[in-house]
Amino acid sequence: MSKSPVRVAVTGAAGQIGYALLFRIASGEMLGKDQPVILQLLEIPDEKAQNALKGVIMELDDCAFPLLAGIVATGDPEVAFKDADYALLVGARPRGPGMERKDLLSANAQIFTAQGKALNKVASRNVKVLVVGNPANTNAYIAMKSAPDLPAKNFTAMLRLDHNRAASQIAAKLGKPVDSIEKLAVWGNHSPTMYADYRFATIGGASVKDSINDEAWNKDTFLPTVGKRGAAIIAARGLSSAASAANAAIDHMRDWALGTNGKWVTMGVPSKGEYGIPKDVIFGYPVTTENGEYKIVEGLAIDAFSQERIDFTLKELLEEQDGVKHLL
Ligand SMILES: NC(=O)C1=CN([C@@H]2O[C@H](COP(=O)(O)OP(=O)(O)OC[C@H]3O[C@@H](n4cnc5c(N)ncnc54)[C@H](O)[C@@H]3O)[C@@H](O)[C@H]2O)C=CC1
Ligand SMILES: O=C([O-])CC(=O)C(=O)O
Repeated sequence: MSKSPVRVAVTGAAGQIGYALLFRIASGEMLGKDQPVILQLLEIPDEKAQNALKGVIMELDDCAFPLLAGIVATGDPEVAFKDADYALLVGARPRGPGMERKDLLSANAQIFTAQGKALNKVASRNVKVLVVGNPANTNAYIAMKSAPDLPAKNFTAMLRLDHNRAASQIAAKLGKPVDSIEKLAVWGNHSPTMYADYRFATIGGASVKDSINDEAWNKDTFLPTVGKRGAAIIAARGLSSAASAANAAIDHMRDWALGTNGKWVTMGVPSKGEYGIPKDVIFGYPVTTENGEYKIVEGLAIDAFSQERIDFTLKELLEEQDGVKHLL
């Protein structure tokens, strides 16, 4: 029997990431080739943005996607999030050259208070929320705190782009296929302080750490390359990453909805105290997923270097949280 459609809300739908994302959701790459979707698209209620959104919708129509069961376009979050099963919160200002993502907090934080409240009011009680807009972890924290009637575990932030970047660097270093990597983890904030950790990782079954066997490369090349990749793309393109960000959003939601079969992926999720991270901090953790639920991989040994990196990224997240406490 064919499945009934699910409602997928996407904010910032006429932006760069939106343009790289919507067509893939509508073609079934996110939720499966047998899952019809209704897209509920939010843009700011200004003529230019709404017009641009109309153009994107014309293109969606012109694809004649068999799985696209309906499209709603709106400037009102309560319309966009009505009964939403999935919500991808992309709409926010991107950074330009010379900025850090946390510099966007003052411009973007209020968006996530308003959208958290709207989700709280009208979304499905099981809505799965992914925050992409930067700074993603703290914006997810704001949305979660603004939606007290929804389970905290439904709010996640995107660290999958860091995870995919780390996997790609490791595969290139070792000259092996990227999909042969297992057990990679990225801890903490989606910022240059994130800690991409390959101590447990394997590639084609062999230990990545032993195969690389170069601590200086880890510290001086790998971590800075992954951490500063967003800035490198802005420097090269003049615009922040969009297709790779959309791809990571698809990966994050697909894995959350459909399961990873035991494979580790990275999600930014509210801590319940795992690895000493204070409750409710939205922290990048290695997780596995099954039946629509994620589970943090627990019991991993944390050595002195790793603890130092985890403490450093946590400190930044706590500072960001402190900077938005007046909004909550
Ligand atoms: N977490 C991650 O790994 C990544 C996050 N990002 C972030 O994603 C966000 C979006 O990036 P782009 O698509 O490149 O930006 P963009 O500027 O091309 O598009 C953003 C869109 O959001 C809309 N928007 C702004 N406020 C809104 C609101 N309150 N409600 C609905 N729509 C709203 C704008 O009108 C615009 O069309 C940025 O904050 C960027 O920094 C980008 C790459 C990776
Ligand atoms: O760097 C940026 O501002 C956009 C982003 O989050 C990324 O590419 O990781």
